[in-house]
Amino acid sequence: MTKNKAKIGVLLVNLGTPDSTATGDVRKYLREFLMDGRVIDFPFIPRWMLVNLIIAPFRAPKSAKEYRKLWTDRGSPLLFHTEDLRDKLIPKLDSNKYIVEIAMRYQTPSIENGLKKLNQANVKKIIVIPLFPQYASATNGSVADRVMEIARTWQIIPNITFVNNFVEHPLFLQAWEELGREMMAKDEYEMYLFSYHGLPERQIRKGSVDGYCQLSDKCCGNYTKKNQFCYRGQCFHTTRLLAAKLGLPEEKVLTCFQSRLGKDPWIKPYTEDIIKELAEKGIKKVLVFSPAFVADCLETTVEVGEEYKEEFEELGGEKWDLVPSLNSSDTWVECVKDLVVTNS
Ligand SMILES: C=CC1=C(C)c2cc3[nH]c(cc4nc(cc5[nH]c(cc1n2)c(C)c5CCC(=O)O)C(CCC(=O)O)=C4C)c(C)c3C=C
Ligand SMILES: [Fe+2]
Ligand SMILES: [Fe+2]
Repeated sequence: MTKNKAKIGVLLVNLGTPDSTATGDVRKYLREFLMDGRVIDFPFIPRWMLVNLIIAPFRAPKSAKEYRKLWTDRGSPLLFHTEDLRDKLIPKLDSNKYIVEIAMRYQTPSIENGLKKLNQANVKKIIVIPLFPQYASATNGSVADRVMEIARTWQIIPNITFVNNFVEHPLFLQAWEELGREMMAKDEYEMYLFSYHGLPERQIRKGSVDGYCQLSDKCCGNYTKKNQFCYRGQCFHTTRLLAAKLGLPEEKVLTCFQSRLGKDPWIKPYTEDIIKELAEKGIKKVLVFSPAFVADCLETTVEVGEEYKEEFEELGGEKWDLVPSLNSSDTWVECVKDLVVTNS
């Protein structure tokens, strides 16, 4: 490749995080995030009322307290791990061929800025990699929406490719396997929990092809052409693939969904309910994977690593360990490199 040739732009996008733990910044973040019609999929006026009159005022101070538990000298883990991932990825790619930027769907650094930098570099193609292993309208769909909202204002729109999901990518699975094995070498566990971010059931039904997905074991329990984009189906599929790689017996593996917001039904089983069931059965030692996230964040470190742990221990559990996220592990960096190269 000669130096005059146009490059390929790569945009790695994660969810986003507040700029600081100040309640005002957390409120600003929650407002932007939850006013996204793909996240709270209500019509504008009810969504506006819910977010601005209920969630933002009441949740922001509580969330800010949680973010203070998470924050480090480098700020939010979600952001600095994404920066580290970029910094480890760049030297692995041909600098004459690729230019890499990171962005957050909400707050900073913005998708708008990332795309602006790629556009100014006159790239011939943009590969957008939403850093969400399983497809959901609320995440990958929203990233695609925002990218297109910006690109449609350009006179020239280069080729744009979106990575839809990467649950089956061998290096994604290997990266989790390595982290899991490291934990399993230190201790023995009676149960292995795979806790994914939840979603309102309604959002799964909206994406269901020919009404195929009824949120039952029959549909989400199998991964087929019909439910290839079903988030719940992809989560169960991820668990099956990881459990097989780790050699875990079926009866010791559970999939569950965390972080329910509001009163509407979210996809089940809820992690909170599973914790109670495990305690009732006298299970004492649990290892938890959170493979809907590729970086440590509020949902993993605080919710799973602290709050669920406390609940489990209060109910008589003795050991609740969380497998750290992929962050910028070598195998995960190789996985992202491969996603770039195979989509080029
Ligand atoms: C209706 C609300 C929400 C939907 C739908 C939703 C989907 C969803 N989110 C993630 C990943 C992350 N979410 C995070 C935080 C977070 N999520 C919601 C709500 C919904 N998420 C809220 C209100 C919050 C903020 C924290 C809180 O107040 O509880 C994070 C952590 C960000 C961080 O800064 O650390 C991630 C990551 C996925 C993958 C997903 C759909 C599959
Ligand atoms: Fe979320
Ligand atoms: Fe399904």
